[in-house]
Amino acid sequence: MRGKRRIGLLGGSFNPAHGGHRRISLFVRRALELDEVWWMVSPGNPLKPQAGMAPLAARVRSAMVQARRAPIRVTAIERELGTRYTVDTLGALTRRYPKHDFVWLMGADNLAQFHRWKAWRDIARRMPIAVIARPGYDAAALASPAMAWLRRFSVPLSSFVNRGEWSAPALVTLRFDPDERSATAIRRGDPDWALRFAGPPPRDQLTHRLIPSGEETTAP
Ligand SMILES: Nc1ncnc2c1ncn2[C@@H]1O[C@H](COP(=O)(O)OP(=O)(O)OP(=O)(O)O)[C@@H](O)[C@H]1O
Ligand SMILES: O=C(O)c1ccc[n+]([C@@H]2O[C@H](COP(=O)([O-])O)[C@@H](O)[C@H]2O)c1
Repeated sequence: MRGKRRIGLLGGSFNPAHGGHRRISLFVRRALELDEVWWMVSPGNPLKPQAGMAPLAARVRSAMVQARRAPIRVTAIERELGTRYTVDTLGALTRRYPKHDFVWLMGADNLAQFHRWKAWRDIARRMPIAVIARPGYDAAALASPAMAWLRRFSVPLSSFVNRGEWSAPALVTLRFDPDERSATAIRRGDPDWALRFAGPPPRDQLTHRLIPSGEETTAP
């Protein structure tokens, strides 16, 4: 019997959240038999410019709309933890939630540049990683420096799901109906999208605290 709750962590800018995030999260939840997926809305991706990044509160609100009536929790917990780098966030999260098992989720575009993240091998040692195929990025992900190291830890989906205990490093590759949607395309067609998500500060679904509605895109 499984003792711990199994949580998929999808970190992202969510600038804005879109149907692709929802679709891959529901798919991954079913495929990996997760209890929940947490969308961790980043105060500021260390590798992305601040220009063009909407305020954190608007991005969180867009995520709450996309996550409606789904086993997806939206959180900006990195703001509270004061972390920007994923390796630091995951350390703090696993300490705070010792009764949860986490798997880090990311699209193939992020695997393609994973070797540029701070202490990326330590991220892989901390929790299993599931990579979701993404149109236009799969070849780059396969050929990436991170994949050259990670591929030895590849685990077939069925044995990953059937393991009583998760261990790391472990890499699961998930392939299903490719989803073309991206926040870049949405911003191109609707540069003022964030105006529709103005309003009172939203409540963080993990910490139950209010997320300030001001500019929250501070660099690390
Ligand atoms: N259509 C998709 N297919 C697979 N993975 C996706 C898809 N959209 C987003 N993701 C993944 O979800 C996570 C958060 O994505 P993010 O918020 O950056 O959205 P995005 O559409 O990639 O944004 P942008 O176009 O601004 O880079 C990332 O790991 C990303 O790879
Ligand atoms: O820790 C790092 O060095 C690092 C570098 C780039 C991206 N990340 C994280 O990767 C996640 C996906 O970011 P994004 O902007 O591609 O949606 C998000 O949680 C970021 O904080 C983390």
